[in-house]
Order: sequence, then C-alpha cells, then structure tokens
Amino acid sequence: MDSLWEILVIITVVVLAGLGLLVGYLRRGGGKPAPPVAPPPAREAKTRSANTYKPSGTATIDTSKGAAEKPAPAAPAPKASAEAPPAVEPEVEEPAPAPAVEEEPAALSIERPESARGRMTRLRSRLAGSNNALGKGLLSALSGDKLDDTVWEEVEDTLLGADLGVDATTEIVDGLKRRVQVEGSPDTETLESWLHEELLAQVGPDMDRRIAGSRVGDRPAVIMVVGVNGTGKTTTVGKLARVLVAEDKDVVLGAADTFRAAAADQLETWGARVGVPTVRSEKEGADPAAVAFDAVQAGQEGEVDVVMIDTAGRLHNKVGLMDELAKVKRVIEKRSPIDECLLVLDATTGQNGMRQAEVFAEAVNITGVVLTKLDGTAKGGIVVLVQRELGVPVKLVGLGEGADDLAPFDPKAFVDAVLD
Ligand SMILES: Nc1nc2c(ncn2[C@@H]2O[C@H](COP(=O)(O)OP(=O)(O)OP(=O)(O)O)[C@@H](O)[C@H]2O)c(=O)[nH]1
Repeated sequence: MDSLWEILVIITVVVLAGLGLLVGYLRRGGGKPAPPVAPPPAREAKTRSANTYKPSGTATIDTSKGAAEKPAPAAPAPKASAEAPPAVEPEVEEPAPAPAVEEEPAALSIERPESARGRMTRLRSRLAGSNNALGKGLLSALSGDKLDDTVWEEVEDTLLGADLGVDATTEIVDGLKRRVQVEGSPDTETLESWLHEELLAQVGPDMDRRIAGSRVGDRPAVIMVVGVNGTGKTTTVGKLARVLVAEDKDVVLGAADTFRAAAADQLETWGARVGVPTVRSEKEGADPAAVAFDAVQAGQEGEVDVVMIDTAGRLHNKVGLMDELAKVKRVIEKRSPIDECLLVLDATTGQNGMRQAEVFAEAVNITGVVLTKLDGTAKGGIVVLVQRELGVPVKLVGLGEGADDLAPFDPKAFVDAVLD
C-alpha cells in the first residue's frame, strides 16, 4: 500500500512539473515564427539616369569615366531601385539591427545648374567692364557743345575700334546726323537715347535667337557645334548642356572631336557634372561621323529632348577639316535632320574670327553664333559684324570661364551694358 502511495506521488509530481514547463514555454511565445524585420526604407529612385543609353557601333556611352577622374562633382548614377529588399528572418531572437545608414545616392551630388534666365543681367558688369571704352568714347565725343565733323569722325573711330565694321558704323553715324538735321541740336540726354536706338537697331532686336532645345515632333532636336579649336567649343557644349538641364531637358552629348582624346574626356566631365551621358569612342582618331551617328541614335532610343554634337576644330589642314565636318553633317542626316548648327567664335580674335566663320559657313549651314570670351574684349561690336557678315543671329554669349557663364544673347541688355 505504501509503495502504491509513493508511485501516485511521483506520477503527480511529474505531471505537475510537465504542465508548469508547458505553460512557461507557451507564455514565452515559443513555437511561433519571429515577426519579420522591418525592411530598410526604399531608396528614392533617381530621376535622371546618367547611364541609360546603349549605343551601337563604335561608340560607347559612359559617364562614369569623366566622373571617376573628377573628384567631387562628377558622379555616375548608381542603379537606383525603388523596390524594398526582401524581409530578413533572424536566426536568433535578438532585436533587429537598425538598417545601416546608406550613402546618399550619387544623383544627389549632381549639380543643379543656374537657370539661364537673367544671366546676361548678372554678367552685365563683365561686359560693361571690358567694353567701357566704347561707351565712354562715344558719350564723351558727343558731349561737347558742337556736333561738327571732328565729333562725327571721333564717333566713327570709336565704333570701328570696337569692331562694328564699316557698314554698321556708317549707318549709325548717318542715322544720328539725320536726326540732328531734322530735330535740331539735341541735349546730351536726347543724343544718348538716339545713340542707344541706333546701336540697338544694328544689334537686331527682332532676330530669332531661340535655340532648338526641345523635341521636334517625336524625335530629339539635334544641335551640331562647330568652330576652330580654342574658341571654347567644348566648353560651350558643356555650358549649354547645363542651360538645358536647368530647363529640365534630357540631353545626350556626342564627342565627335575624335582628333584629340582629351576633348572627349573634357566633354564627358562636363556632362557627368549634370548627369548627362556622353557618347564617345575610346579610340583616338575614330570616325567622328560614326560617333555623331551613334549619339543621335542613342538620343532617339532614349527619347531625350536634345542631342548635342561637339566636333573637331583642328585637323592637318583646312580642307580636311571642312570635308570632315561636311561628312559628319551628311551622316547625322541619315538618322535625323539637324535642327541647329552653332558656330563658336572667340570674340577676342576680331577680324580673324570673321574669316574662320566664312569658311565654316561654306561647309555647314550655320543657324546661330555663340560668341565666347566677350568678357575679355573691348570689341563687343563684333556681335554686329558677325551677324551682318553671316546673316545669322548671335544666340549665346560666353562671359567668363565659370560653368554658368554662358548667357542667351539679349540685344537690349547688351546695348545697356555697353553704353550705360
Ligand atoms: N574668359 C572666357 N574664357 C572662356 C570662355 N569660353 C571658353 N573659355 C576658355 O577658353 C579655353 C578653350 O576652351 P575649349 O572649350 O577647350 O575650346 P575648344 O574650342 O573646344 O578647343 P579644342 O577642344 O582644342 O578644339 C578654355 O580655357 C575655356 O575656359 C568665355 O566665355 N570667357
């Protein structure tokens, strides 16, 4: 009987202990799957990808080269993903680690260029500074009591000295003389306002200076940029890309200056700074027409707004260069019409620049002029001369070496800067 009692006590103790363990286990939540760790926040998708295009043929698009070589600003876009990574199940019951702080996506380090509006006003002092002599010379010549032949000669010399050219100078002086004849001797203020009007009329306030910077129907606009080496061609393409990006345009650059490998690197760096891809060839001396063709094709496939082609400004001889440009033009036209052909001229080269311009105009159909280095010359009158000789408007002016020192040419702001 005693041993029966002992057996019953042992069984009861074992059952109670077992129940206690089971309750404890269930209270700790044993057996249930661990809740998933909250996924790290999805990275913001990049809106402007620098590596979207896959060209065919000899050229490759790669913004990362220029980006890697340029320490801070040039940054290739990483493949950003808007999808959250899958949930991770930890093997042990530990608090989920906080998601690692991710580096800012490279897109955020892409520069946001200054909008083109009002740039000429901002840069006005540079223009006025270097063209100070023209305004001062004219106003001092006209500020005397008498308007005799000596005064008119002085006005003429000042205008000619600023590279306005003989025809425009004669027209301005004749216009002023006529007004004096009709209206009698004016006071200085009136004379100044007449000078303003005559000069503005020569600069051509009504010329169409718009740039082909938007899609044409269902294709990108194509801009070809030509000019002698050293005029600031590549710099201008880079600066213009910035202008377009500031207007939310998608741009592809084509490095068809294959004569000098560094030119493609330079262009690529400009593009990478604002997240614009460059189609280029790694081979020095590659066929520039093929690169231009591929750039246009890449722009069409990527449905961008504008394709801009930089061309060589130097070859072994002038005939070779012009033949090459004509070929680049022909080959581009197999893929797309060229909407704009900008001739880049260095304002400091004066009459020399004019001769270059005529040669280029024979090879390709120039639709506009970019006058660079206007900040460094007292010969701002070249604007008038170029337009008269070529019959096309100055559309943009370079007013410094800064990345945003390219401005849409504004005739009134120009005359104000020169004369005020
Ligand atoms: N002051 C001033 N300098 C400028 C301006 N535009 C360009 N430059 C400078 O002119 C120099 C030549 O510019 P590039 O763009 O390399 O000239 P390029 O015509 O492409 O020359 P190649 O590549 O040799 O054909 C650079 O040092 C530019 O910074 C401008 O508007 N004002």
